[in-house]
Amino acid sequence: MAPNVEADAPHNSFDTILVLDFGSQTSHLILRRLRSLGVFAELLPCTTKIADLTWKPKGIVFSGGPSSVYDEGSPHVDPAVFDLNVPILGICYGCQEIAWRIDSKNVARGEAREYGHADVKITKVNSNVDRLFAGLGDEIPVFMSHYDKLVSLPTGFVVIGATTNSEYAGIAHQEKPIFGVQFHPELEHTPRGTDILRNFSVDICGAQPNWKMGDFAELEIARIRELVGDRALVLGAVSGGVDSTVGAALMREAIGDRFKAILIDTGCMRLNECETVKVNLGKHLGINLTVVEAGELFLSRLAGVSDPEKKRKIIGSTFIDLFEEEAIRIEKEAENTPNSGKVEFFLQGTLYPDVIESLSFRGPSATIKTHHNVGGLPERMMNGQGLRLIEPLRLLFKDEVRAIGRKLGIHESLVNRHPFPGPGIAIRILGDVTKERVEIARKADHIFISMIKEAGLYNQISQAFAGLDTNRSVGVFGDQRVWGYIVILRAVGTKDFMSADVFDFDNAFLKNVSRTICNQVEGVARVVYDLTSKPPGTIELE
Ligand SMILES: Nc1ncnc2c1ncn2[C@@H]1O[C@H](COP(=O)(O)OP(=O)(O)OP(=O)(O)O)[C@@H](O)[C@H]1O
Ligand SMILES: O=c1[nH]c(=O)c2[nH+]cn([C@@H]3O[C@H](COP(=O)(O)O)[C@@H](O)[C@H]3O)c2[nH]1
Ligand SMILES: NC(=O)CC[C@H](N)C(=O)O
Ligand SMILES: [Mg+2]
Repeated sequence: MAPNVEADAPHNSFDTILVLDFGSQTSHLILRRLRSLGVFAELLPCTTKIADLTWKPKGIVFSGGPSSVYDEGSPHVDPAVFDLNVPILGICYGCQEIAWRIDSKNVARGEAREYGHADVKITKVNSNVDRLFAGLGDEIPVFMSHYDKLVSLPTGFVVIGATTNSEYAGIAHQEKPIFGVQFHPELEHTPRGTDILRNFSVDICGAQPNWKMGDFAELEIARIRELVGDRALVLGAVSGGVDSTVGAALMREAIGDRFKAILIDTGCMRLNECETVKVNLGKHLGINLTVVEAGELFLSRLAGVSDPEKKRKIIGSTFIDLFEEEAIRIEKEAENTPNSGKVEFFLQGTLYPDVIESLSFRGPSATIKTHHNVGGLPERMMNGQGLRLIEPLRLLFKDEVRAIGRKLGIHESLVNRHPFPGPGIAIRILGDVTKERVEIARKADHIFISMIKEAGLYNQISQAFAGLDTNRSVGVFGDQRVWGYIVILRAVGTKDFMSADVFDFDNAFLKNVSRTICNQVEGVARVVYDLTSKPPGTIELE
């Protein structure tokens, strides 16, 4: 369990909206929109027992979800939420849940699926119920994603919006502040959606929109100080990626040199990665990063392994072995110094999407790939050595982490870096990993990324890299036959890395990259650009 000093939790300092999650793909967007308005929001599973809440939300949103309210076994809220006497907004499934609770006959399967654009005609009632759509005019474009619908108006409610397919696209209780919308205000394709969420959270719930990133960093630093106390040492796995860098900056600010940052050189890092990260963390953050040279170890354990899941497992467990050794080394080194103490905590860069994954109400989902995740790491370490996790970013999204990074004065070049997976180049080589292959992929990657930067495209792309297909292809170089590997270029745009679009380069640019790689990287006979979006592809090659 992540430590949580409840007394300092943000919901005690900021008015907070509780989002009860019914498993929609877009539940987290409700939080993002609210937070972008300055209203703090937290997400809990829809099955949360209200009696277990240690804090009182200013209002509650029921999210959408894939189930049908009338099906046996589908999720339902604890009826006690209605006794909290705070405003409630139901979205899609959430709206159907409100109607179904009043009478199960209120919801049924519609005649037509309704996915995509619809126009909601707003009905003015001239009472409090108009507050949800206040300022939006007579009609708004919205995004729908449903099959089930309200087939009758729940007792006590009035209609505040309708579409051709959904007569009850917006409903409101006549006396109590309970609202429901069939469409999704959290989606970009509902352009006035944020206004609706502001009307709900600020005007109807009365939440103060005073949540600020800066405050979060300060509160978090104070929380870490209190938690760690004045003796314990903290071990941190720091990759130089955004998450661990921001986490490290917070730790450093909180406890100074008692924070021990470790970077493992897996032998599968980007070109000059370890050196650059060490210099940057020292220069910009005053962090003395220890680089553990382990390339040989990783490569020897990976020898002959081409199965992607096996590669990930080997890499994950090698990380564990090395961190265990480091914890022991650090304690030994600190003996007889003013910083002597036990390594009691382990810093991890967990973000809110990871937390949501494990909290939210979802059916079992298929394992697409086992992210090497240092999350699995402390289990054994904790049992063996009593290490506890510290996850300062566990309530934040990536763009919020970047904002905090900027706030903490972390250099733009660190804050805006494309993510790089823990297993590194090893999962960008299709086939077994050898030193020679890593070298080739690394050089090609460096050329690609450098050219992207020179062309001013780096910040328009969410993630780019060059990987290697170890099948070989024939080429003709200066009248000589070559039989070389195939470099796969990949570049995608995405907000949350859950889905992604292929980046549209100019053809001339790609041809130039291809020519440069073929000319400069020995062993490559061909360069291709991957045109697969996610889904069906994943961002990494394995
Ligand atoms: N080579 C490494 N050495 C030490 N820790 C690592 C290494 N690679 C990954 N980690 C740890 O694994 C965590 C998860 O990696 P992940 O790539 O998701 O995050 P990140 O590297 O901090 O940020 P980014 O997503 O921008 O790459 C990191 O936060 C870091 O704690
Ligand atoms: O730290 C990590 N350990 C991993 O094992 C791992 N696998 C994928 N990724 C990163 O996650 C994002 C989504 O990647 P996929 O579409 O390939 O699943 C992309 O940003 C990937 O780089 C990883 N990060
Ligand atoms: N997006 C949703 O919440 C869908 C709710 C419900 N499953 C429907 O099809 O209407
Ligand atoms: Mg990384």
